[in-house]
Amino acid sequence: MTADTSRLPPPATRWVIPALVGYSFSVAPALSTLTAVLAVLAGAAPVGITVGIGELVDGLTSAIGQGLGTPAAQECYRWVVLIVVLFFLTHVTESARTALGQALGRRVTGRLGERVMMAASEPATIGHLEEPAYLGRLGRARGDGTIDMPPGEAIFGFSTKASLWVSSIGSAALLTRVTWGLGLVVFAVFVAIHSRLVRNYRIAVIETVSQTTKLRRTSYLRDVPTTPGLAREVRLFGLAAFFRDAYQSEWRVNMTEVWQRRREHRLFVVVVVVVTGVTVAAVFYYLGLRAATGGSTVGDLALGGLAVRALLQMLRADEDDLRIGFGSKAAAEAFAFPVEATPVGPDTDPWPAPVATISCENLRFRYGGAADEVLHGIDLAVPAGQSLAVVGLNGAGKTTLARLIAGLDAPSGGSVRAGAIPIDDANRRSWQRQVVAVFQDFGRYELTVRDNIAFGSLAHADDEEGLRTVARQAGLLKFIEGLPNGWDTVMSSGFTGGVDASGGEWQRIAIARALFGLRHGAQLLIMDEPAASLDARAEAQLYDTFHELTAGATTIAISHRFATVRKAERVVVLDHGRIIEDGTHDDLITADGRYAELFRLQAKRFEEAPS
Ligand SMILES: Nc1ncnc2c1ncn2[C@@H]1O[C@H](COP(=O)(O)OP(=O)(O)OP(=O)(O)O)[C@@H](O)[C@H]1O
Repeated sequence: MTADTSRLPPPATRWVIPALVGYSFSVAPALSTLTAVLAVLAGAAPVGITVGIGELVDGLTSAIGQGLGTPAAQECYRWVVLIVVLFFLTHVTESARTALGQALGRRVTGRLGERVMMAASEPATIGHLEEPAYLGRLGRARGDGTIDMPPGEAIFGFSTKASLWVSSIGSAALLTRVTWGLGLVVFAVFVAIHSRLVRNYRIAVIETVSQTTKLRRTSYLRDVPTTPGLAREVRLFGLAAFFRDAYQSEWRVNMTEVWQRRREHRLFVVVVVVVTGVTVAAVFYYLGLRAATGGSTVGDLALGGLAVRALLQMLRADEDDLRIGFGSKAAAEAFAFPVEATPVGPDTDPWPAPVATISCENLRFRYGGAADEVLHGIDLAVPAGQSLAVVGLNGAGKTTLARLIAGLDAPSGGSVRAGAIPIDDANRRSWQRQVVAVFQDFGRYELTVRDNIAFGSLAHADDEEGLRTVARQAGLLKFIEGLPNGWDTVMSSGFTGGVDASGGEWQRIAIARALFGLRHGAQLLIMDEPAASLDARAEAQLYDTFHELTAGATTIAISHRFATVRKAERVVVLDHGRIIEDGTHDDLITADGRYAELFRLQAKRFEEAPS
């Protein structure tokens, strides 16, 4: 729903780095402090080396005149020792800073990832997870894209650049000591070039590449031929070339602007090289002239040269700028997700009373962004314990109705009531705990089979007897007992010791999960084509024992199979979002309307089928 997305404020793109630094200190104070100290040390040590070399050169000039063993020579030894120590310190601090900066980045990424995950799973409705805009922002917050840069990369890149700035400012200060005017001018020119260079570089690479919505589609096209499930059809229908071409042409369209920016950037780099070359030549000429005319010492000349060399490091846009650019974009998106979202567990407030009737009153619904309503004023009352079948042609709105009754979407108009209580945002979660469902696209969790079934009522996951009972009822017990690790087998061959289940086995798992929920107090069972993947015998068994299995619970089954539909106590026919028939199977056959027509059509097909 649009309302869900609009709950997300736009990303605050200004001051992201200070916000990220603040966040790092709040989630990992010790690691952040240590990284900051090391960044400063790693930047300051090279400045110390420059000072040392300048002093050493001057010292040597005097020592050469005075000879070995003189105080001037000893002074030189001291400078040599200092320089060597600082070389080691530079190396050690830089290595440590890199390791800790990366660890800090991972910590920040992890914590922000949790925040985003919690926020995205916090709304009790699910419409936001079907919106391209919301999904795009979710992807950007995680750093998905051609260049995979999650938020923590920015903090690592920033620690590297912070070192660079410490050494640049230190070097500029040294140059200022030799000749203050020149030092300031060179520093100012380099800062200006640096910021322009980085800006250009980021625009060239980042602004245009981080268009996640477009990229999601491009990546989708690229991944289809290797996606399990789709790969089969790609081979059978010979679609590989189609997807390659579609991927290439979309990629080209998306990248045209990027390539244009990159050309401009290259041109700018040429200008930078020329301006830098002229500036550096002018500096050396000036320093050389001063040394030659006695205005400064040879040591000053060496010191100035080394300082300029250090400052030249600024004139580079590199992967750390990418890290800062992409990472801070991801961070800005991640910060937009609410911080107070908490994970929702199974223990919400219980529904206040047993529900005598579940009813829809003038229920209307429109999917976010869609022009037309899918449901146009449904009125329906389902008494507790009734088994209701909902039938209708494809797209009639059956699944949508089930989603609304389960409280997964908020109606656009009218209401769903459980007993006398309308389901709304205040009690939605509590109602959801009363509902178990086997949707068409039920969850296939790549976890143990035990988890897969216990998810029906997580609070009772230790009910071994219950797990066995529902597994038996769903016809799964033998299958589970034959698994390599029994109940603890992971349901995916992608994990060591894991196995893949067939479509029908997965469906039985989903049914067992729902039965486990019913066993532990759920009041409503929704089944959307629950037998679609079951073989004929399993389907017959399921429906023959249905009443026994669902023992007193209200059930709503959506099905196109009339052999099963006729077993329901009551049938409603949905057509273009409206209920057009409502009654028992016999009533509707007698009425000779749409239901009777569809029923006869299906029965005829079976009669005509060769035996
Ligand atoms: N997430 C969605 N976003 C936008 N439109 C949707 C979404 N899901 C379904 N629709 C549209 O709503 C209409 C009703 O879909 P629904 O899935 O409720 O029909 P159905 O009766 O269950 O169909 P089927 O028998 O094919 O499962 C369809 O026109 C469908 O295109």
